[in-house]
Amino acid sequence: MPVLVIYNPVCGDSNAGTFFKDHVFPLLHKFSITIDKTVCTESAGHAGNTVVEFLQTHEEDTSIILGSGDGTLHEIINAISSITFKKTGERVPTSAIRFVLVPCGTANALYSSLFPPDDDESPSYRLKSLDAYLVGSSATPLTLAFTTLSPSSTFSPPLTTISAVVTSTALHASILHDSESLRKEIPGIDRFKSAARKNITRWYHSSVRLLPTSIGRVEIYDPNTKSFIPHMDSCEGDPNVEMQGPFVYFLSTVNVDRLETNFAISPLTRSIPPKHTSLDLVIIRPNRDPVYNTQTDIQQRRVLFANKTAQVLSAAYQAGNHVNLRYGEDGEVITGGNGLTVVEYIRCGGWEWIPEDIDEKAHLLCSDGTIFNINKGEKAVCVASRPKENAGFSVYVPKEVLIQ
Ligand SMILES: Nc1ncnc2c1ncn2[C@@H]1O[C@H](COP(=O)(O)OP(=O)(O)OP(=O)(O)O)[C@@H](O)[C@H]1O
Repeated sequence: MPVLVIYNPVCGDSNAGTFFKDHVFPLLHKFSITIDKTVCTESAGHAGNTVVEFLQTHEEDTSIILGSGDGTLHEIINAISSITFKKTGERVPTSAIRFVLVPCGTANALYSSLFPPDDDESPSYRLKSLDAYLVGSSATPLTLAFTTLSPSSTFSPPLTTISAVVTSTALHASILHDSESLRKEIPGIDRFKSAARKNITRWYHSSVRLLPTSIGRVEIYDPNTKSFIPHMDSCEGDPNVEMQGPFVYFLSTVNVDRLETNFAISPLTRSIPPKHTSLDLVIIRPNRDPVYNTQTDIQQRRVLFANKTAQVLSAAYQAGNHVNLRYGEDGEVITGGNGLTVVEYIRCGGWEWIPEDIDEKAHLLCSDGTIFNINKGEKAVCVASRPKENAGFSVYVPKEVLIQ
């Protein structure tokens, strides 16, 4: 099987080159792995172009040893999916593309979800996917989320972006949008916290439609039974669920239970693994708060609600405990009781986000850290998809980590 090595020298704290020289290449040499091509990326887009060129000439199952964060992986998946393969004339690769992930980025959401960290900062923690590849382990397939943005005119085709980790709007998309400009100033994950503080009082106005999974239902997490149950608005004949805003948080994930080492925003992906092609969706809507209607001053309402959003996000850092938070009688955020859950934790086949024209920020969409703008009067439609057997993208993991 051909082997391609790619690393991004500027991702994370810019140490991918040194890490490959000190740890990755010596291991490949020790196991007598023949490398067909090595590329140290020189700019955004370079990794995607490299892989496309490589596959056009090889067109067989390929292993890519990738030293980067989630953004470069996203770039490669999208580059491959945007071409037509010369030999087969197909838009999707008919062969398998298997990644060895070497986490070198800022957040490394996919890697830290597949290999939950145990405070192990040693090089061996970062070599787990490579070890799996070297001992001939299998690769776990990636579910992908395809988001289509309606075209800006009838003459242009719709734009599709593919996420292997996260697709979001609302607060998370605003954070990613603003944090990019802080990358130089704050290279680590603190730039996300800084951008969160700037955006936390904002509400986003949009209509939402949740789409069923392949079993024909939208499901919601019930903390009483600690299981997913059919959403009360999703029935046989009419499985879609319509939702009105305002929204504070609207974020869906595939393949991951966390976006950073300790930020387990979709923890049920791990504790209750999905049985069908689906994505996990975390929603916060302030109108579920029992005191929502009691303050008349809208600005004051938003500031007060921001404290509750902050409590949810900080609970996500405590092993994903936000999924158990409820409102008390006076709107206080508590664990236990019978109040409405603060978070609506949904498992569904996809969603539609239809932002209100007047709300600029509700038009932002984040796909694995890349930011898109939804045109006025248009919508984003996100659908989960699983690869065909023996095709598509997968990641080498040891046997005990295999998702299926
Ligand atoms: N040599 C380069 N110079 C500038 N940008 C690059 C280069 N190589 C890749 N990139 C771009 O850098 C972006 C970020 O890379 P990546 O996601 O790998 O790291 P990160 O953002 O630090 O990590 P994470 O996504 O885990 O937070 C990607 O969108 C990629 O296109």
